[in-house]
Amino acid sequence: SLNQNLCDEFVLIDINKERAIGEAMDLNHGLAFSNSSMKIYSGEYTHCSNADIVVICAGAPQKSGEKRPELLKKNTEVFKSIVAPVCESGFKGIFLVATNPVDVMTRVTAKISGFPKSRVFGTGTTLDSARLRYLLGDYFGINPRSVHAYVMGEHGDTEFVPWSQALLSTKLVDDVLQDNPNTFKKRDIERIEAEVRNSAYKIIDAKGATYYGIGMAIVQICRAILQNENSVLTVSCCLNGCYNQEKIYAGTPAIINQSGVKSLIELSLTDTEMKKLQESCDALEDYFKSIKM
Ligand SMILES: NC(=O)C1=CN([C@@H]2O[C@H](COP(=O)(O)OP(=O)(O)OC[C@H]3O[C@@H](n4cnc5c(N)ncnc54)[C@H](O)[C@@H]3O)[C@@H](O)[C@H]2O)C=CC1
Ligand SMILES: CC(=O)C(=O)O
Repeated sequence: SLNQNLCDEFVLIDINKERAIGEAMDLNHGLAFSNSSMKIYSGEYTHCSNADIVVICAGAPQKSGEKRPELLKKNTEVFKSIVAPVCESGFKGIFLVATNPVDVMTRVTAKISGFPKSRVFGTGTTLDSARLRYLLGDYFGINPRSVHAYVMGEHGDTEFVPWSQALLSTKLVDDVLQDNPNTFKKRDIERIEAEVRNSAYKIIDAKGATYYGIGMAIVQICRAILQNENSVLTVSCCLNGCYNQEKIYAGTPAIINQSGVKSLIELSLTDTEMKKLQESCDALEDYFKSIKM
């Protein structure tokens, strides 16, 4: 955020006030090296009153080997203590959720806040789609920015890649495989999909937590909002009738601008991909039903 001069005011709020003060100090010390004149400080929920965006990334992180849904009960309690005071501050902006399990925590935020669906969404599979584009770019020798491919569904174990929609430039990945059978193999593509799904586990095993990818994903989403970009990102938002789903929040390509989720781009999924999405949505519904609110 600081390096990319994203906003003019950045308030850090944490139950651990010392940590928020320390983080704000540390960030401020980088200002002289940036092209930013951001005001950065630690604060209270009352500071959210005129904010454009509240990013919630507070709560328990995964431990090595832990699955995201195992955080659900703890983080629902954390969210009860955050979303209500933010709303009481008079906040009328957009909630962006990163805390895991992100799809369910986003639905929890929508429920507690009562905000319109367009103004509550999560990072969803934005990070997974970036991981996919990086790995496909590396495999095919193409800049990730020219790889157009998404991860959809839960940000977690039931996520999937709709390969029928994956493109290198404007050529389908499936056609690239078919045209170059000696160079590129379907089994490598399947390995890449599994690698994306398991990336967080690997990074957490190696260094305890993931920081940079998610940080850049959040900045990208916030920029799409603040600069009214109409960018398409696979955020977690209410599917709202798309793909025969009503109340589920899951990663799906959506157009993001200053109003939040402007609309969803409903892809023409194959029957197999629709089945995978259904399975992911069923798992998310079960997680949501398992919590007491
Ligand atoms: N959606 C995604 O792609 C990603 C999600 N995450 C998730 O983000 C969350 C945070 O992860 P980390 O930053 O690594 O954890 P962390 O432990 O470094 O930071 C969490 C912070 O939340 C604060 N906190 C806890 N309870 C609170 C409360 N009731 N009110 C206010 N603040 C509270 C803690 O004091 C701590 O400073 C986890 O749920 C993690 O799984 C992390 C990386 C990627
Ligand atoms: C921690 C997490 O959810 C991720 O890096 O994907």
